[in-house]
Amino acid sequence: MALRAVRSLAILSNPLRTYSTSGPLVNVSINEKTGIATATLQRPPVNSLNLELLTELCTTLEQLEKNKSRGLILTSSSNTVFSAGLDIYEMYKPNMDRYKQFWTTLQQTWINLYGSSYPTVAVVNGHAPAGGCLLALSCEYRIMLNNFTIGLNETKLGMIAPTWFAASMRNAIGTRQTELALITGNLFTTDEALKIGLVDEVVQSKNEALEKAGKFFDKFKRIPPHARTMTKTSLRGADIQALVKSRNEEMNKLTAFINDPKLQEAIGMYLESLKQKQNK
Ligand SMILES: CCCC/C=C/CC(=O)SCCNC(=O)CCNC(=O)[C@H](O)C(C)(C)COP(=O)(O)OP(=O)(O)OC[C@H]1O[C@@H](n2cnc3c(N)ncnc32)[C@H](O)[C@@H]1OP(=O)(O)O
Repeated sequence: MALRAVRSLAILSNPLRTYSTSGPLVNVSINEKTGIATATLQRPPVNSLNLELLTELCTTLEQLEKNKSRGLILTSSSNTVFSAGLDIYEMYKPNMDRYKQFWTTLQQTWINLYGSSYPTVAVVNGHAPAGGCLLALSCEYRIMLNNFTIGLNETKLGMIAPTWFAASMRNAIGTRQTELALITGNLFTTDEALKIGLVDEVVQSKNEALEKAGKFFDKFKRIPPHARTMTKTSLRGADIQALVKSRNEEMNKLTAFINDPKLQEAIGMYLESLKQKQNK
């Protein structure tokens, strides 16, 4: 795995080549004509975000930044799930060293994606609960296929969405809608999500989504990149700085929280309910 990762990075760091690198969990291809990268999450069955997937995604984002990428489309190799959010097994009876690494990598992935200097589009081609919704919200533009659900449903699991999850949603749909969405843990249908501005466009197919994504990137052809980036930073920078300042404190609080026997019981029951669903 280490060898493959090194190969991917070597290819990514040569800006003149046609890129197509396949990490085991994130496939990255770069369109030679447009310079736009497509990162496809490929961890079946549901792209749940475990330490390995997050590490690969985080590294990909760092490389794109370093190589002054023209833009990123984030999508999924599944036809039904964009991402099921955090891998619940990372939070269930966790090994604390791994858990700390997992959470630190999640924080850094968000910082890299939410604060990227290049434009970002999420092609949400399946369900996007919790951490899946966070990834989509971290992009600048969301194009979602019909008949799926999206939202921050943490309260339904007995958990609390961290402040930076909430900030990402608040910046997209406003404080009132965010409060309602978070306290109820609501998962919105695609049409509901469009109505409240949680997604920007609804489409019928992934091809249509990719076409619309291209149109979004076209908007920046005549805009000086530094003006674009500085504007984005002026809108998102404070929330990113808030996490940078509090990341250790958050880690300490979460360490206590995750070891609460009541929470562990709730997570165990939730995992069981997911399995039961399959047996129906
Ligand atoms: C400490 C504070 C942190 C607070 C922040 C939390 C953020 C999070 O992201 S928590 C994770 C929340 N995620 C969810 O609630 C999603 C749960 N999953 C689903 O609702 C569905 O799986 C789906 C709608 C995404 C897809 O449904 P589908 O019918 O296609 O697949 P399933 O049969 O339900 O699942 C297949 C398989 O995958 C396992 N699985 C599903 N989600 C997760 C997950 N998030 N982590 C780990 N594993 C997951 C599911 O149990 C099935 O496994 P088995 O085949 O072994 O039964």
